[in-house]
Amino acid sequence: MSHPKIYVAGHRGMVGSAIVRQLLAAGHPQDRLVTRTHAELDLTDQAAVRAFFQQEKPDQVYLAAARVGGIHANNTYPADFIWDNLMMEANIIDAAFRSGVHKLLFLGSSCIYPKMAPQPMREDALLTGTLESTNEPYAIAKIAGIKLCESFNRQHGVDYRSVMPTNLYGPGDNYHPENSHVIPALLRRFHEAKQANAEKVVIWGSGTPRREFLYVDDMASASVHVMNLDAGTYAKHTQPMLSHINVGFGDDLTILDLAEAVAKTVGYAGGIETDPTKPDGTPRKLMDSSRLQSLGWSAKVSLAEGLQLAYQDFLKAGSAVRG
Ligand SMILES: NC(=O)C1=CN([C@@H]2O[C@H](COP(=O)(O)OP(=O)(O)OC[C@H]3O[C@@H](n4cnc5c(N)ncnc54)[C@H](OP(=O)(O)O)[C@@H]3O)[C@@H](O)[C@H]2O)C=CC1
Ligand SMILES: C[C@H]1O[C@H](OP(=O)(O)OP(=O)(O)OC[C@H]2O[C@@H](n3cnc4c(=O)[nH]c(N)nc43)[C@H](O)[C@@H]2O)[C@@H](O)[C@@H](O)C1=O
Repeated sequence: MSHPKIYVAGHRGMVGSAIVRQLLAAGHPQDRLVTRTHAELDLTDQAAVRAFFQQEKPDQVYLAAARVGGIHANNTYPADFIWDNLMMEANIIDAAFRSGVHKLLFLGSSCIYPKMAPQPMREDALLTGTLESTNEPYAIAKIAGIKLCESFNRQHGVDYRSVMPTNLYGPGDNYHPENSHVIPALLRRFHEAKQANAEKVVIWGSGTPRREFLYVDDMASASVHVMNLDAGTYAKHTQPMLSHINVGFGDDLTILDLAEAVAKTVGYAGGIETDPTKPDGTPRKLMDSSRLQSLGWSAKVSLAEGLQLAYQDFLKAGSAVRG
């Protein structure tokens, strides 16, 4: 059987590049992969996206392109986070359907769930309460992405699936000092503190929120696993209007404990102080990933191992590190 022609949207991003690695490692031929950089194809441009899909006509799409950032970026650029992500997902899902794509995987986020959802958060907690304010625009866009997939499935009989990643980290992450997520931000900050022999490192917020972290290659393997499930199996474990699947690691820790773990990984021995003037965001967002586990997938890379791998990648990238 010939390999499907696969388009990975966002292939140079942390998750997109991990999905490409995963597909190639599984034997998918390079010439059956379609990619476009942001400069080559702005996914917020509907006409350009439609023309691309008509030209390439992929069989499958991994939708890993998005405007992505941590709590500060989400809180600072809400218009960019809602508009860019709504446009990208709407353009890709619409153009995929118009060009005959039957299978697509949309990547959402754990922040789609209510701020105070019962923990661990099950898929059916969606739309049962108010969202965390610091990333509500982004979360609304992600919820819309799930509903776009479900609506095209119901009306047109396509098979567009959604996975909800927890907080991710690993090779190819964004290390921007302000706009990044917590793990890349702290890897960089502790590294620079060690280099400067600094007495202390300040982390944002109270340090008391809890977060779950999944290594990006685990996320990529979960994405390929869900894409490759036969339609009957996928349908048996989801509902037409509750079709998304959580992808978590399975446990969480406080941001302060995370900071200690990052300091140990980097080899920084100075002090750690909190900055309560910075936002904590949601107090906890541990996901219930039992739906995915019943579909035969679970995470493999521990936080300790993942932090080592991420730090090695940061060191290897040197000045070429993103952000
Ligand atoms: N990182 C995390 O902790 C989490 C991520 N996710 C989701 O996983 C997916 C991948 O995230 P991640 O890999 O971390 O993000 P990255 O920022 O690493 O990658 C996003 C990719 O999308 C591309 N992109 C952004 N805007 C456009 C545009 N207008 N046109 C074309 N390409 C564009 C970027 O290209 P360029 O950089 O050149 O602009 C980049 O290659 C996203 O859907 C994200 O919401 C969900 C939960 C957690
Ligand atoms: C991934 C998912 O979830 C994201 O939300 P978040 O989990 O709150 O994102 P975060 O990683 O930026 O923060 C996690 C915690 O960590 C604390 N914290 C300490 N010190 C730093 C620090 O230096 N940088 C950052 N970013 N956070 C810090 C920070 O105060 C917060 O309490 C969405 O943005 C959205 O992207 C989304 O989809």
